[in-house]
Amino acid sequence: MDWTAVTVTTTNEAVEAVSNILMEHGASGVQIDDEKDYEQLSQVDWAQQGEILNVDEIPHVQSGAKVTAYFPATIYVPEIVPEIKRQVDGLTAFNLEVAPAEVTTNKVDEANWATEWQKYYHPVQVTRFLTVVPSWEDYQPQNSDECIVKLDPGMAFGTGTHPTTKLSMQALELVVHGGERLIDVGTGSGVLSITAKQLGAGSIRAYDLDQVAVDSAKKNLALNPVAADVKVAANNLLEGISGEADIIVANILAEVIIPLIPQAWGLLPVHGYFITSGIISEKVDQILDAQRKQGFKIRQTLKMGDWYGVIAQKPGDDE
Ligand SMILES: C[S@@+](CC[C@H](N)C(=O)[O-])C[C@H]1O[C@@H](n2cnc3c(N)ncnc32)[C@H](O)[C@@H]1O
Repeated sequence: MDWTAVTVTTTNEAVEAVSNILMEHGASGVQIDDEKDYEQLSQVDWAQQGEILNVDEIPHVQSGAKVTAYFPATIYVPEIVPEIKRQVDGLTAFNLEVAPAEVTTNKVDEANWATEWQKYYHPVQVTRFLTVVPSWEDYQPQNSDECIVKLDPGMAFGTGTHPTTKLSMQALELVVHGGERLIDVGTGSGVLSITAKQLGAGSIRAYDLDQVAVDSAKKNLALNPVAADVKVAANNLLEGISGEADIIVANILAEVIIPLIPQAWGLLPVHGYFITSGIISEKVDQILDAQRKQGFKIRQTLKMGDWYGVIAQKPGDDE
């Protein structure tokens, strides 16, 4: 999968707000190069430490800070860049100095993305019970109830840092009680399948349109012995898939959820759950309407920033 890096050159004080804007547009990670990180440099003899570094040659030391976000190919970056720029400029209304507020984009080749990302990706506690841990980190659970989802996200979406993944994990925590047959549509890194297994789900089938994601999911499932029996394959949504599932989870863009709704309905038994995430606020009503029209009952909507997750259920005859 191709990645695009979007870099906002701004001031130190605006770093957090700019990071939020980028994450709310679907970035799967944010890298911050802040002038303040380099303040101590002049006091250290870096040549002696085996490093040759000229502080004056680090561009963002003069410019304040650069916030870089990585967007997967599923997000059409040229469309969101003007909106990012508008929102960054709008931060001045909150008395934040943002200038120069330049927004630039760059294609990232796969190898560089993977190594760059490792520097910035650390354990993410998503809920009290679920923590996503990079495969290269030595992390000890903080209590006996904490489940670990080990991931080497590689090129696939699903690091546990994105609101849409977090919402899906929270929704799974609400509906998985043990033994359910589950389908994970758009599995990406496999994060939701591993989560569901940690929560006690039974058999799981995971699908993704992108072969890179399928390969990445397989690697991650192998890192988590609890998920060793999850079946992963390349597939377009649920086309050609048969066999009931008690829970179907899909963290995919709203446009892609629409054709999935009748497919999910067809595979769920009465009382089966359909969890959808990846829904930006402007699209949530459209998704809720389409699900209701299909016959689903909306049991819960979850929200994080501008993103929504929906827990829908196929009702019994008595409803
Ligand atoms: C937002 S990512 C979600 C990844 C992971 N499940 C998570 O929650 O973090 C969406 C995934 O859906 C996949 N996808 C997009 N369109 C698809 C389709 N029509 N059929 C199957 N997978 C699709 C993408 O390749 C991507 O891996």
